[in-house]
Amino acid sequence: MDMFEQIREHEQVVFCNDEATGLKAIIAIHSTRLGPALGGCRMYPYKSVDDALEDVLRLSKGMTYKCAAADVDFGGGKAVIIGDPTKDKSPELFRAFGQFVESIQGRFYTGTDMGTDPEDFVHALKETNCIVGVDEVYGGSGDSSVPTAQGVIFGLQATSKALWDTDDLSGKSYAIQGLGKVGYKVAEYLLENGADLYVTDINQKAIDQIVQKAKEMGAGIKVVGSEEIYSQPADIFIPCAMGGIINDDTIPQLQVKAVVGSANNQLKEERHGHSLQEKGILYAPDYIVNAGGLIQVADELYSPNKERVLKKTKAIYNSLLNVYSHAEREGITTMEAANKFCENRIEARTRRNSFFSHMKRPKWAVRM
Ligand SMILES: NC(=O)C1=CN([C@@H]2O[C@H](COP(=O)(O)OP(=O)(O)OC[C@H]3O[C@@H](n4cnc5c(N)ncnc54)[C@H](O)[C@@H]3O)[C@@H](O)[C@H]2O)C=CC1
Ligand SMILES: O=C(O)CCC(=O)C(=O)O
Repeated sequence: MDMFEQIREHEQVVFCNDEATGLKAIIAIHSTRLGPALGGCRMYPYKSVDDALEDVLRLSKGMTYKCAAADVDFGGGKAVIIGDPTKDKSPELFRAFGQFVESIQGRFYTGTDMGTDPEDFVHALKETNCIVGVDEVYGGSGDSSVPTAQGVIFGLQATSKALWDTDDLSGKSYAIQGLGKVGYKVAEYLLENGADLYVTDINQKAIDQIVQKAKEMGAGIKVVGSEEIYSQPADIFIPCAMGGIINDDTIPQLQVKAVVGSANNQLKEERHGHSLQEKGILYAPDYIVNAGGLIQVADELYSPNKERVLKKTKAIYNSLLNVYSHAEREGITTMEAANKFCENRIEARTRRNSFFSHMKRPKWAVRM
């Protein structure tokens, strides 16, 4: 496909190559209509550059919607590093990445995502200030997976309210895919709150950790294989690993009543939202549920305040209930309802920005 055709919805795509450190990264800026682009950096051993490009384009577009839904004045962007996070990381590689981010001159801010940790970005921070989500001791707001996991829990409560008229998550069973930074925290919360779990991860260490935790608490947990997670007789499926996992192969296997998780881009294609609806499975649009991390890092760029972050993260509960009722009223999928809401908000915000604003005057024209 023609490259410009492929990136036609995006403002800018930057390929970053540094032979000395082995860095191969792509930064995609989908939209800066609401503000500078903001989105984490994923590290993954993509099979091809095409796969990496497709992922970063989809992820960055999702960030535009996520920013609009969470009502933060940032745009959509994302970065991917092609490499194995268990083998290919080095301080130099992240410093080189930081230099590339700096070269974009403030149009793109980034931090952790799947395969990267706050510590990685301490190296990048030596080269650019456009880094978010590092520990407080380095001037950041701390691990953004904490509010992301909180947001998933608010999303589970809202979904439980819609399905069973209660916020109480106890006494139900949940199938969790991925026990990393977000998935583990959600799993731990559910175990502590009297739920039964089916879990899977490709990392044995992550499994051992949650099984040990469940044992200590005498809670119910069953470990299943990567492919078996879809067919477990749980009440809710919680995807917290890769995207594209709701697809033609997995939908027929699902026995759950709802899908609520942190993974970005869970629906392989938009039509899979319809397939879930036809099967009577309630789908919580991913970018609404997993906005907690974004809310924290966006707040960090003003003046960080944990209470404000929690308040905005809590709003995920009502946003989701609104999306569910809007979708039901209009006879559309929950993803269509969420997209419509975000597109309207972006239009409204942009219209507002066309009014005269003192800030929009060129610096030289402002009388000091
Ligand atoms: N960390 C954050 O604050 C946010 C994360 N997300 C999304 O949530 C998802 C999880 O993110 P993190 O927990 O930060 O990533 P992570 O890298 O810490 O954890 C992902 C886990 O999934 C496992 N995994 C990978 N492939 C798997 C497979 N096929 N089957 C089962 N397990 C598999 C990994 O071994 C790892 O334990 C990603 O899609 C990410 O983009 C979205 C918003 C914010
Ligand atoms: O968590 C972050 O550091 C930024 C937000 C993000 O990338 C995401 O929500 O996917």
